[in-house]
Amino acid sequence: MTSTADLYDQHGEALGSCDTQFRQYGGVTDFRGPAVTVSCFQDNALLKSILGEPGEGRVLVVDGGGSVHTALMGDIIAGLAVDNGWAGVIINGAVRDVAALRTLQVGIKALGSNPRKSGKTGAGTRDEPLKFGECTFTPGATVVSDDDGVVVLPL
Ligand SMILES: O=C([O-])CC(=O)C(=O)O
Repeated sequence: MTSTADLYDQHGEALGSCDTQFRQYGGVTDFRGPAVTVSCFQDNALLKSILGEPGEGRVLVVDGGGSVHTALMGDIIAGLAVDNGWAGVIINGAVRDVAALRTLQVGIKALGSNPRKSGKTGAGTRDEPLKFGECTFTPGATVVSDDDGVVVLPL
């Protein structure tokens, strides 16, 4: 896979590069795919239902508002991502079950971890552009993630 740094050198500022400092939690550190977006604050029912759909190599980008008060994904939901063929999940929020996440063959980035679970009401919105870390994640745009960061290719 072409690295995010090489992509930056190819595209310059036409490339979106996310300033948010994510940690790697998944068993796959380099991943890419078209973005699917969801915004949900301390509630993960919507995110769980999306990861229950066929992933087809896509990357789910989750804007949890930067909250690390509750975990938006643990090993069960991440297991859905693996089983359904998602390339990765990028969470502007927290995860839990960190030791188990490392064993899963999927990319997972998040801000941090918290054992506290999220609400299950289904609150949130999907398939809308997200903006965090001074980067816009447009649904369908290709997201590339590695140890250096997360970038979004120009559409
Ligand atoms: O139930 C939850 O909120 C998430 C979770 O722990 C899991 O995915 O395993």
